[in-house]
Amino acid sequence: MEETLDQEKLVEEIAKRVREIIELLGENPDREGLRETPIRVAKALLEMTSGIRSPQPNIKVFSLKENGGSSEEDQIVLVKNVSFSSLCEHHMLPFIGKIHVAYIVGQSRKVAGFSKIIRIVNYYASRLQIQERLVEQVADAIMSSDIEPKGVMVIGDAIHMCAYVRGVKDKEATLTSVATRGVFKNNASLRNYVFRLLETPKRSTLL
Ligand SMILES: Nc1nc2c(ncn2[C@@H]2O[C@H](COP(=O)(O)OP(=O)(O)OP(=O)(O)O)[C@@H](O)[C@H]2O)c(=O)[nH]1
Ligand SMILES: [Zn+2]
Repeated sequence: MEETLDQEKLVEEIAKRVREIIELLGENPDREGLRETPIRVAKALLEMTSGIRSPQPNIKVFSLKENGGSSEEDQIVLVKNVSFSSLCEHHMLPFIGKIHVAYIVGQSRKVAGFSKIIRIVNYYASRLQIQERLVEQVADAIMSSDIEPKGVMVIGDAIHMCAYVRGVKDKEATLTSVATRGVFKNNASLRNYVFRLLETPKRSTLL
């Protein structure tokens, strides 16, 4: 209950400032179309930055050792095409794209629940961010999780609205960022293998 009240107060305080911004822009915040806008903007900002105010989601793991699945061979797990949207910390405008997460199963033979990787991406995206830090934070979260992987590689591809709708207004440029941890660091052929896997069929062709 207390949390709900705090959230309501937060929405109210932010909305008050948004109303001032609307006025400073030369608009009338009391006209019908804008009357509810400060509240909507406040809620949207809180939603898009929820990761700042919440704990990191738990990465639930499963063991491959059960039912004879204890082969010592390393397995690569690649979670592909995780859509994300974040807010660039320079302009507070969205950057949106895909993140791909690869990891090598470690000695303890544990893998993450598929959805948990998606939750981790969304968690670190839901804040004021830069893309390079986002992929690093996702890589660190996986590397230090109960998966205990031998290595992690996180690739981000995104369009930045701050360069798309303002400033340079480039509609084609994208930013790719790659973070590597563990065995990926000094193994170019492993990294290249992941890049080749990224060319395998898209989800739309799997259904
Ligand atoms: N590397 C990186 N740069 C980003 C990201 N998001 C925004 N930027 C850049 O951050 C920079 C901020 O530069 P400033 O010169 O301080 O801001 P600005 O005057 O608004 O810059 P322009 O966008 O060039 O008009 C810009 O070059 C943006 O394109 C990101 O995730 N990663
Ligand atoms: Zn920006």
